[in-house]
Amino acid sequence: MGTPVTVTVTGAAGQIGYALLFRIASGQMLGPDTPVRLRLLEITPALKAAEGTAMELDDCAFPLLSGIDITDDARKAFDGTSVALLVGARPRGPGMERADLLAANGGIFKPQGEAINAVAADDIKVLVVGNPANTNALIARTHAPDVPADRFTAMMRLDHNRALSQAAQKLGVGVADITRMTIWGNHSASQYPDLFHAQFGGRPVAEQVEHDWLENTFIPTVAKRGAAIIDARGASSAASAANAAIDHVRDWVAGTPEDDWVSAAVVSDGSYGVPEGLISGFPVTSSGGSWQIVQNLELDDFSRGKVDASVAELAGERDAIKELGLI
Ligand SMILES: NC(=O)c1ccc[n+]([C@@H]2O[C@H](COP(=O)([O-])OP(=O)(O)OC[C@H]3O[C@@H](n4cnc5c(N)ncnc54)[C@H](O)[C@@H]3O)[C@@H](O)[C@H]2O)c1
Ligand SMILES: O=C(O)C[C@H](O)C(=O)O
Repeated sequence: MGTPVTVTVTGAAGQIGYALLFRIASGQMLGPDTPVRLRLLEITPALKAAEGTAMELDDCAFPLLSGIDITDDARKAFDGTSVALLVGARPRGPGMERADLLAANGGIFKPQGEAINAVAADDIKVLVVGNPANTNALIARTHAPDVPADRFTAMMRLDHNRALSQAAQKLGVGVADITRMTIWGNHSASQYPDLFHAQFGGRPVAEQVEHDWLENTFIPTVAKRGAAIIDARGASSAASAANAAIDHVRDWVAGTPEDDWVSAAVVSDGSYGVPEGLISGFPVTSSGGSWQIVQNLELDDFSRGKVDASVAELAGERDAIKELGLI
């Protein structure tokens, strides 16, 4: 067994936290040979609930779990941390405008970025799950200038997994038979799940389904799945979101398979015309603990229009947080 890796989960007493922590502690994220030390960050009124979750983690007697700390202080939570899962965020309340939501989240992600900058381990990897995930990641990243930009990511993997399932069900094949799926842009209803580069049997999925289904059923089903889950469950996706977070970090650390890629929101280097610095969904591979954007994919007019629309939304969110003085 190696030395324990410190993993910080914010919003640990929430519903995604509850679905996530047990899987991290059991080794499903960092592998069966890596002990973990968990740090749970919560707001003060939720500390008691976080303690309850920690009691249950103890009661699982996970051999890989070397300790749990609970705190409402970001500096303590990120001290020496190597993996930070930023789940806790301010949900949109009744009558709340977009600017109010961004401002409320700025109040969370700015100090967390500063704390990561000040006290996290040199190999820190950050995944932002809390919505609006891409823009929250941009806020945190801006306030962590000493951390390499490529360590800040936001989650597109739930959308990616949703797209795999919808495409596999349409073709009547297993999800593992679909490769090279991409979710471009923002984790929002404007996202673009791309079947032109996704493959089944060595051919683009788009060639194997009707265009009408792709445009009018597949894309809206994937893009609005979060809202459909909220409508059905009365609460936003939790276990599937936690599962996607595990997939994202596992692939980041362990690498992606040969000849395949996944979707993650990473800091744009200008690839595919996405303005530099925006944290956008891209096709990515991982090796040696870092993501690379897959290059040289052709985007036809249909795909180009969809990518541009979602990226324009991200640019609008960036402009809004700039106006609020958050970046
Ligand atoms: N990116 C994705 O694919 C995706 C998918 C599902 C949900 N989400 C988002 O994830 C977030 C969490 O969802 P949930 O269902 O677990 O919500 P939840 O309300 O059950 O839990 C959120 C937790 O965050 C805590 N929190 C709030 N502010 C905090 C702060 N400053 N520091 C630490 N903790 C804080 C709250 O006390 C709460 O316990 C939401 O923003 C949700 O929209 C994202
Ligand atoms: O919390 C939400 O608004 C939805 C969530 O981002 C999801 O995709 O399930």
